[in-house]
Amino acid sequence: MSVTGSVRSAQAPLIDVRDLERTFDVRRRVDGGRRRVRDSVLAVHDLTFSVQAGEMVGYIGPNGAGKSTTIKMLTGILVPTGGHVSVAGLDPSRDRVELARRIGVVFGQRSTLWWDLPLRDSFDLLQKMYRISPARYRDNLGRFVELLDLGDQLDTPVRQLSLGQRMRGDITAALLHDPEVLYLDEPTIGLDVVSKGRLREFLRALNDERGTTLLLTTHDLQDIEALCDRVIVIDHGTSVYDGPLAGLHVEGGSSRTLVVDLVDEAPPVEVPGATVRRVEGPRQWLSFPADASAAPIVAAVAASYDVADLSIQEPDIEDVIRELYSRGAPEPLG
Ligand SMILES: Nc1ncnc2c1ncn2[C@@H]1O[C@H](COP(=O)(O)OP(=O)(O)OP(=O)(O)O)[C@@H](O)[C@H]1O
Repeated sequence: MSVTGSVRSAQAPLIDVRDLERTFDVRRRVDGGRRRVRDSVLAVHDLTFSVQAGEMVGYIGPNGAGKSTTIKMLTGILVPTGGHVSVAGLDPSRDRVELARRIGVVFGQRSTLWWDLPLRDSFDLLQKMYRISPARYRDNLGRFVELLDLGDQLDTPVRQLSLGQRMRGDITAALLHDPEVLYLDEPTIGLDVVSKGRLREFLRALNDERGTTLLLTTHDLQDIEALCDRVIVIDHGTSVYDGPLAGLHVEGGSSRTLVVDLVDEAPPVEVPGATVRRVEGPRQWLSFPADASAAPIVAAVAASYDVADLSIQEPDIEDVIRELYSRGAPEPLG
């Protein structure tokens, strides 16, 4: 049974996904293309997670992992073939129209704006579609246009906008009706460094000021590092990690590196808890687990050797995630 937002308890998650499943029936050619057989693709399965109001969560995974399929089920575009999903207390596929007033969606590679209309006309149409009150519309439009620096583009047809301007237009369009949740799919794809930075700043401010919940799908890990305290990693249709970004290092079995510059060349340093990986003249690279403290290792090195300098290299998050993907979840059955 769906419960309206107003009577949901304060602790109830805004997004609640339990044992979610979606299969697709496909036809496949076999026997060198002579015969076609029906097959079933398990795009999402055994997927469970919840998101509290105000969280900013990164939803990441390799190509074909099931990210878009999940987002489509969260917006009601796709009906699950199993399990449970609710957003703002609503069943997305059944209460799709009502849910549309509570969520905003931005697909980086597809615009929801009207191609031949000036931005302003697209926004005016959205005001009518969502029945946004004139005062709220004026306030929101003024605020987003200022923050996203779109003032000079309001009278330009969407097809003449640059990718970055169009993306800012799409984000404004998705936010005019004050959604509680914003789903962003690859929002910074193709943007230059400055535009990326500006967009990330805007999303942080939106979350700070309005408490908008953000579910962010991206292949750009800097988006995640800049915005999300929590990350859900999906692979082969199911979650393989759900936790803080920092915890990925532990999960991915990654290590940190202590770079030691000795005063003189020496045989490989021997200290408990660290292993020498490389020696070049007086410089040695020692690796130790990412979740261990560097302090005792630094102290042990300094106590036994003449040290000129010490520094610590953090593991590369992209390597860690690559490692997680390569381990992945068990292959789905069927
Ligand atoms: N309409 C469909 N019909 C058949 N198979 C589909 C359909 N949509 C998705 N799939 C399959 O479901 C799986 C998950 O696809 P999905 O698009 O959700 O992945 P994704 O993580 O969003 O990938 P990407 O990062 O490439 O966008 C893939 O194997 C895909 O081929």
